[in-house]
Order: sequence, then structure tokens, then C-alpha cells
Amino acid sequence: MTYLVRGAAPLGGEATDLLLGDGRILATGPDAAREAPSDVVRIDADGLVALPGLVDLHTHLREPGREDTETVFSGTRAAAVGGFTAVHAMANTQPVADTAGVVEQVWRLGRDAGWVDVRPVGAVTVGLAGERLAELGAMAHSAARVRVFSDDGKCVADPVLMRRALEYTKAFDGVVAQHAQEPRLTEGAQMHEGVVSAEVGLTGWPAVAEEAIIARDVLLAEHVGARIHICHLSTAGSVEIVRWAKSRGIDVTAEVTPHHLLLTDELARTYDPSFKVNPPLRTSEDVAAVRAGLADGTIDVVATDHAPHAVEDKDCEWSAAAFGMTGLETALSVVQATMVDDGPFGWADVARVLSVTPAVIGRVADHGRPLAVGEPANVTLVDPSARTVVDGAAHLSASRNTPFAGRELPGAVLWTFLRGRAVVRDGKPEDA
Ligand SMILES: NC(=O)N[C@@H](CC(=O)O)C(=O)O
Ligand SMILES: [Zn+2]
Ligand SMILES: [Zn+2]
Repeated sequence: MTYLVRGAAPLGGEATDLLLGDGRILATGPDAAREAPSDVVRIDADGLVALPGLVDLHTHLREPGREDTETVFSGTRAAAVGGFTAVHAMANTQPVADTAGVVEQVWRLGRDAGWVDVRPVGAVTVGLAGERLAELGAMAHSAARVRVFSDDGKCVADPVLMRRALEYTKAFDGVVAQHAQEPRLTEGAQMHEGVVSAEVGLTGWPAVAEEAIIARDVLLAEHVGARIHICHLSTAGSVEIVRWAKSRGIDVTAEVTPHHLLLTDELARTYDPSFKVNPPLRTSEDVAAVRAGLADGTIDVVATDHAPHAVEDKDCEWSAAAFGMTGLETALSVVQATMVDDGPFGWADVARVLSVTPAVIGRVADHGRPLAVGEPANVTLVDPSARTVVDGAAHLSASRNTPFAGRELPGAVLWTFLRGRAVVRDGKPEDA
């Protein structure tokens, strides 16, 4: 199938036409209509923004092990509807993705589902237990070609193991993505430690638990000469540390989640576990700092940390509930709300933090590329003028634990093309 996308604005710039076919962008501008075959499918994209397909560095797909909450199929279908064309599948599955066998299984499931490209993340340590390094090289050299390694959900707390992991991954151009949480400082913690935790009587999680690990690890990365990535950075102090590390030339990148760009610990007053997440929602000062850090490039990317959970693990009292929120289907809207409509970003900046840079960090070929002739046709068409009230029941994820339910958010993904194939049309997955 060949598609003629008429009048879309690439990266929010001047409107033009795009001809997509044979998996590639075949032509742009006046050439597109001229070169279109007679059976071309025309898409009126007036008022739509064209972006390179989004790339998520941090997605929990839950397969193998918790297929009741998400599968590779359901999660990648939700991702496509959210405008993504590639996702990194986190390693905290059951069994843990700590062998070439498991990462190849996840990679194959992703390929067979066909919604987005799935890049499995390999665990840093066996069973995420933080004791022995997993077979990092075997995962890197497997069919899944793992480049991102993370014990996400758990911190690689042992500095000797962290050092070794940085040394090994450097050898094959990989990166360790650290879930920065000093475990001794967060025992029993339920939410951000501050005024609100004291008032509602929940055990607090101090900002320093995150910041201490980031400070340690950027220094370790400098010592070893390796690159390092920081998962879901959430505090003003963390932004300062990463800014300092970058100014020193340390090869560090960092991500922020949509929920940490928009929500604060005030929401814990509701005792609604939809707002329970790791790291916890922080203060409005932290939200301002992560927005500023994303705006000035200290924070490189937005990553969803899509963390689906079963109803029984969320529909219970706060302290018994699981940590985590879904995010694939709302990420672009939250970035538009916080950084475009209410911030300094243009659409080229959105493409940078949600596609171009995550593809570079994850070493994902064919994604985050310019919308130019000859490039792979991984393209997302967005209507920035749309307004939607979020309804978890309408989401395609197998889980419903969105923290944005009932909120009106801007923007809607109308079309997602994976290598020229329309996997989402008019906002719906192609099989619907
Ligand atoms: N973010 C969360 O609150 N939970 C994640 C783990 C993680 O990202 O640390 C999960 O796997 O549920
Ligand atoms: Zn994490
Ligand atoms: Zn996570």
C-alpha cells in the first residue's frame, strides 16, 4: 500500500505532502503527488503534525509472567495507538529477562505482533537480585541485540557490581539504565517524604535516596569511561547533579516520565493508589525543575515507564497497592500539555525527546530519523487541536491504572505508520 499524506506539518513546520511506500518515505513536497501511483491512499492531513514514530526507552510489557496485566501484543498495540513505533521492554518479567533465551522470546513476540519494534532490555544482575552479573554479552549478541541493561524496579545498589556492569556494557556499546533508589533509605516507603507524607501519615521516600545513587553512578561512569542512563529522574536535586555531570563531560543521559512532568505528591491526599508510583510523585518545585531540565537539555528524553497492574493490585488500600502507572496512550498528550501548550517546546523538541534521542540512547536503527526521502517510513500523525477526557476503560492496554483518568488532555494520535504500514488509522489500531 502507498499513502499520500497531504498537507501535514513535519515537526510542526511548513505543511507539505509525504509519499509513503515500500517501507520508506518515497517523496516529499510537490514530488509526492506527482510520483503517487494511481491506487495511492490519500490522507487529508490538514492541521496535523507529522513526527518520526515515537521511541519509548522504558516500557513494562509484563510478558512472560503477568499476561493478565499486559502482553507483548496488548502493550505494543497500545504503544502504536500512543504514536510509538519502537519500545524497550523492561526486564522485570517472570522469569526475569536475564538470559539470551528470554530476551529472544520477547523480541520474537514483538516481531510477530507487528505493532511496533520491540527492543528487549536485559537485566544487569541474575534475577534482579543484585548479586551476580547476568550474561550481558550473550544478550547483546543474541537475535534481540540488547543494548540497554537495567534492573529497573530494583536499584543496582552494590557499587562494585555497578562498576563491572559499566565496564562490560562499554565493550559492546551498551548502556546501563539505573533505577536510582538507595534501598536502605527507602525501606517501607510509600510516597515522597515531605509535608504531605507527614500530614497523611505515610512513610516517606526522601529525594536523597535517588540523588545519592545518581551522584555515585555518574562518578562511577566517569571513572570507567562508560556511558550511563538514569531512569525516571524525579527531583530538583537530581536535575542539578545531572547538569553538573554533563558540564564535566560525563557521558550521562536521563529520562523523565510524563507523570513526573504533570502530577505532584498532593494527589496522595486522595489515598487513591492510582497515584502510587516508583519513584513517587514529588513536589511542585520538583515538577518545575524537571520541566526546566527537560527544556534546557539536562534531561534528554521523556520515557513512559508504562507499568500496568491488575485491578486487585490497585483497587486496595494505598500501602498494599503496587507501584506503577500506565502511560503509553497518554504520553504525547502530557508532553504537549506540559511542554508545548504550557511550555517552551516546539514540535521539533517533542520529536527530539520522544523519538530522536531515545533512538540514539537505545541504539535503535531506523527510528528517530528525519522525515526525508529514503528514510524508513516510521511516522506518526498528530492532531494537536484535539481534546480528550482520559478514560482508562477506553485504553487498549490490558490494564486500567492511568493516573490521568477524568483529566482533559490535548492532542490525539490519528495515524501511526510502521515501515510504511498503517498500524493505526483514525486513532484506532488496524485490527479494530
Ligand atoms: N514505576 C513503578 O512504579 N513500577 C515499575 C517498576 C519501576 O519502574 O521501577 C513496575 O514494574 O511496576
Ligand atoms: Zn524504575
Ligand atoms: Zn519501570
